[in-house]
Amino acid sequence: MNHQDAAVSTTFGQLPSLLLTSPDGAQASITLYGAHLISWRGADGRERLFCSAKSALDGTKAIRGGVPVIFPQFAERGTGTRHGFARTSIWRVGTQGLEDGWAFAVFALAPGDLSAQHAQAWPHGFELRLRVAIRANELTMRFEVRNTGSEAFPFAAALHTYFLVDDIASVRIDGMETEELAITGKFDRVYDRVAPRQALVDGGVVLTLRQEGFTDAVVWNPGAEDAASLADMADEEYRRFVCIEPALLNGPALQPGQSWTGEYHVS
Ligand SMILES: O=P(O)(O)OC[C@H]1O[C@@H](O)[C@H](O)[C@@H](O)[C@@H]1O
Repeated sequence: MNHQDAAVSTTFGQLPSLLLTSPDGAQASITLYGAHLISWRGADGRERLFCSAKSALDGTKAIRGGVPVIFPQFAERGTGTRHGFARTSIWRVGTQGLEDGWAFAVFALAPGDLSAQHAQAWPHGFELRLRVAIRANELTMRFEVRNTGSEAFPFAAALHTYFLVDDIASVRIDGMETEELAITGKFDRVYDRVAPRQALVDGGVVLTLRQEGFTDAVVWNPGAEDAASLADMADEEYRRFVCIEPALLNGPALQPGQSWTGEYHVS
């Protein structure tokens, strides 16, 4: 396989995207809209990410599934766009190819890529980079925020990962709380200062989750009640995913010329 085969331009729904394929057969699709990892199959062929059958895939609305990139605001913790503008902006594709058996691609976003409305609402000099890499049954995402302006800015960031599960009722999460965590109904909890390693147990399937730089985490499932009110989610789909989101929610302001990096490793 040469470098060109490792990353192929294609479409996902109606969205321009990149299809990554590693030499050992792992695959990932990332839409330029949001630099949104929307599908990840390990070399074993198993899809790890949930995407709603009712999700918009035309750039009119944030994608319901995969890994939305949350920046510069988490949820409604601020006066800006809910969960920030990164998930609904069109990113540029940077370097891509193969490295030590990993297929990777880097995506970038800067003020010049934003809609006039977003650029006006968040008038800071910044550059975001998201590097997605896959190999075997492993995924690494590295998210970097750089302050290219002349004033410090505060920000929040998260990788809002929708893990595909067999049945939410049998999911267990280790490492988030002192006791093993089970999800029984609507669940929306923010964990400040989490242990950097967790496990997602879904029946016989176990995923190891490791975060660096991201000090916090969020676990979310809408349950039957809230799923019914989400226009872009079918009523029963809440059973098929859990969101485990490495996050930086209360980080210090980023000084001019400085950068912050968060990583998420799933295997
Ligand atoms: O519907 P959105 O904007 O994608 O948000 C989904 C959920 O995202 C989670 O991260 C939040 O903790 C929830 O409160 C929120 O409902």
